[in-house]
Amino acid sequence: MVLRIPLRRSASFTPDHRPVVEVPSPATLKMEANVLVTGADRVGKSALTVRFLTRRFIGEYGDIESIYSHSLAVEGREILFHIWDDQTDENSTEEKRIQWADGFVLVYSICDRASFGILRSKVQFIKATKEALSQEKVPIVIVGNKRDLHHRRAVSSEEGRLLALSMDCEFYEVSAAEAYHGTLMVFHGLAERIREAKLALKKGTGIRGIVKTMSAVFARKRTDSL
Ligand SMILES: Nc1nc2c(ncn2[C@@H]2O[C@H](COP(=O)(O)OP(=O)(O)OP(=O)(O)O)[C@@H](O)[C@H]2O)c(=O)[nH]1
Repeated sequence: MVLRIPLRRSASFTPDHRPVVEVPSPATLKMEANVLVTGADRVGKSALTVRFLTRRFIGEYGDIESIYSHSLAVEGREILFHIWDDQTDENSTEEKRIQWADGFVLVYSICDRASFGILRSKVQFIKATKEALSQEKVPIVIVGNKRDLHHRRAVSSEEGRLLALSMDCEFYEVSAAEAYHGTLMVFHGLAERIREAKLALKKGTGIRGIVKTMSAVFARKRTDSL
């Protein structure tokens, strides 16, 4: 099943899993945020995405791919998320998907140590790609999913928290299967980080712009006086 929903629409699903598309009123929109949900295979990327979009856990997700949009009020501010549930896609490289995103949800399964093991290099790659675009603050949330399977736990909460702390990321442990609230907190937390990063970028551009203008004025004055 491949669901494709056009950008700038907010999506939810009918009980028989068909997408319902509704357009949010432009007057209420304050911020848009592109989010890439990524991580190893079978960790619950689609489960988290669909939980956030529909509040529901379906169980099996097939080939859900494409970008889904969903608006949410965070602290009185309406945020329109465009969420890319990361799959191998021959039409775009990982680098392109990183460039597109304003924020990242990096998912591992608490029962799968290998899925946790790849995260450090993934964070480093994302940061290096964004730094090449002069973006210093990169909003990243690390999510340990499948918390309900505690009898099969292979990664402790402490390890997840320490990794996030050492990489300047936010950390959550959730169960997409069990509850909506944890998933909601993930997107809330990310939205805050994206807002801060956008503000920092704006301020940086502002200062850089002033410095550029002043340099140009002084350069002109120097050539005039020669
Ligand atoms: N017990 C439990 N199972 C989960 C949870 N989240 C996802 N699953 C199951 O894990 C399997 C993989 O979930 P997906 O959401 O398809 O994972 P994915 O990372 O999108 O998978 P790929 O796109 O195939 O890499 C499915 O059988 C889900 O039902 C969870 O929180 N708890």
